[in-house]
Amino acid sequence: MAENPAVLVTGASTGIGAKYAERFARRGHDLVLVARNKARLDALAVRLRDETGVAIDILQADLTDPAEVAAVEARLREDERIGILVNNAGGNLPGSFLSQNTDDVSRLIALNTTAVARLASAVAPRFAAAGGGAIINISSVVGIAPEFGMTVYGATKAFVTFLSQGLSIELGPKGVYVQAVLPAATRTEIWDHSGIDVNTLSGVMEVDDLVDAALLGFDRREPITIPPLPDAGQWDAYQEARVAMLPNTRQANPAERYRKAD
Ligand SMILES: NC(=O)C1=CN([C@@H]2O[C@H](COP(=O)(O)OP(=O)(O)OC[C@H]3O[C@@H](n4cnc5c(N)ncnc54)[C@H](OP(=O)(O)O)[C@@H]3O)[C@@H](O)[C@H]2O)C=CC1
Ligand SMILES: CC(=O)[C@H](N)C(=O)O
Repeated sequence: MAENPAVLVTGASTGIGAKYAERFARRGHDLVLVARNKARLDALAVRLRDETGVAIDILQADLTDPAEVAAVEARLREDERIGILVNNAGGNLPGSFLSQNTDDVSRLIALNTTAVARLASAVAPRFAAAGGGAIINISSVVGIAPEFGMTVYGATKAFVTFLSQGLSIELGPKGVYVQAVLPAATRTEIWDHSGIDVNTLSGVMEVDDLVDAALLGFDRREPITIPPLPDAGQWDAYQEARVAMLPNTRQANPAERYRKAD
């Protein structure tokens, strides 16, 4: 694995993905930029080539389309220069579960979960064989908060966090670093597609601050990075409570409260 490998960023046409592309370009990494909007990708590539001199390829793909996601998978499998995958592309839906259209729900799940897992699956064997490489998965704090009322979106992000934690356990010993990033509200266009005016929210992070913090976590090889969380000990306590419960789930008999009263 090269010391400064190429980085493939999904959802690079705007928002968090575009900022990752910029930051990695400034670190001297060549890029492969993936999204649907080719005009935006072209404009970003022209600017970053000009400003940094790195080589940039563009892969136009709708990651909800199986044939188009397969083309990105092939690139990840075959292009040995790529040593970092940023699984960032994602979306949200406006409204409550009852108001959301079933096909839209299915498309959101395809983008936020299936594509993320497929791309990780495509690249992981090559990374593991090389004993290096990194996968950055952009999750969300909404994935631990069913109370926030974004049920399908949050469920997809719970998947991304779990996938990342599991991959970290499986691939870490093979030299592959896996990071889940859990932003909270960050000022990007996603809010326009979520039916929420971001200007009505408090505590909104700017995208530069979010990505710079996430990259500090990356440099420190954190498995989970939650840029807005002031006390990292709260996440650690949450994980410790979960892990402490696990041995108790292995029982031959149902718990006392589920036994029929005679
Ligand atoms: N902003 C926030 O508050 C938070 C965001 N996140 C997560 O961060 C990630 C990036 O979101 P953010 O930058 O905010 O959102 P934006 O809406 O600004 O950007 C989303 C990116 O994903 C791409 N994308 C969307 N649909 C598809 C598709 N079908 N195929 C390929 N690419 C697609 C878009 O490009 P194009 O339209 O050109 O295809 C765009 O580049 C997401 O996973 C999101 O869930 C997590 C927590 C908070
Ligand atoms: C709900 C959202 O759209 C937001 N991206 C978030 O994850 O907080």
